[in-house]
Amino acid sequence: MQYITVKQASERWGISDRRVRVLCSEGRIEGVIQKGRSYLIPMDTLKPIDGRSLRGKKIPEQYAALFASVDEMKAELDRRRPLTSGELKRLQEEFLVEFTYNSNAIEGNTLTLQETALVLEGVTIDQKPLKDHLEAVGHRDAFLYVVSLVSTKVPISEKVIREIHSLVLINRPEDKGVYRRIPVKIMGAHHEPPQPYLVPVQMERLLEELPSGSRHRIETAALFHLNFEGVHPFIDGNGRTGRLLLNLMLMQAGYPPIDVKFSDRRKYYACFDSYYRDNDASPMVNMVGEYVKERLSQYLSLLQN
Ligand SMILES: Nc1ncnc2c1ncn2[C@@H]1O[C@H](COP(=O)(O)OP(=O)(O)OP(=O)(O)O)[C@@H](O)[C@H]1O
Repeated sequence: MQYITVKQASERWGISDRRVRVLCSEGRIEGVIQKGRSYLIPMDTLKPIDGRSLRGKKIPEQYAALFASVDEMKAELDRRRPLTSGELKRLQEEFLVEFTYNSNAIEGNTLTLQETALVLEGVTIDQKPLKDHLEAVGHRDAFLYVVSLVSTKVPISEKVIREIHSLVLINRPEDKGVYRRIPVKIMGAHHEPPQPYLVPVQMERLLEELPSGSRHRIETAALFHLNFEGVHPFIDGNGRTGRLLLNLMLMQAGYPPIDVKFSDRRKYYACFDSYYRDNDASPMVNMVGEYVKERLSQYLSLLQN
């Protein structure tokens, strides 16, 4: 087993030396070796999830109001008449076009919302790269695959993650479904993803740590998204695959999928910086929770009568 020092862990996780030492002394990091006053930490350890917000309040209290209102809306929706299969299909198609447009636009795809809708109907857009067309189709197929995983109750696993990625990166036969073999940087990000040889073990740990315990499922999904993007397991397509996995987890918990808007991308990136620089997951948890609320209220307004 290879080990890193407290200083190396603090740099890797973006938290203070002092905080790493406290986590070690509280037994919050598995496999730590204590040598006198210093600690050695297993190299493949993921950043421990912090139970505090920046203001020192317990996270469950901090999110209580948000989660209570999300769950109240969901219960109200469950009491209303079920949507017909035609209504559901229509809503899913609309969502799919918007989600594909926004998720791909965040990653530099140049298709507009209307062009995305046309491409998904099989139309070719003059002057737009073939790559942009393939990305739209790949993202659609990946989302439909995610929907099928939910209906057949297939749990999330590394195999499922690689399969989703294979559909997202349909136009990159050599890279699809394969963990990266070179280091990567995230443009403009504070956080540096781990070296490639650490990716398999970190992915394994990420999934082992997935069972949420007493955590609300929305918080679990948001934390998974932060950590998945932190590992950045693939050479490309991490953003799109990560947002599909976020939706897989939300839908598995009975919530509607969400669509991180292209226009919200700066706020979305800032959520990662809060987590990796300030050790504060709350902006991402709140963002995901607010998006879920927005979708639930859309459904509720459709079922007014
Ligand atoms: N500061 C950050 N720390 C960690 N992850 C981040 C940070 N900022 C953004 N991200 C995540 O990384 C994604 C973009 O990373 P990158 O540009 O490497 O994408 P990619 O692997 O090429 O994936 P895609 O092709 O889907 O964008 C964002 O969409 C977001 O999910």
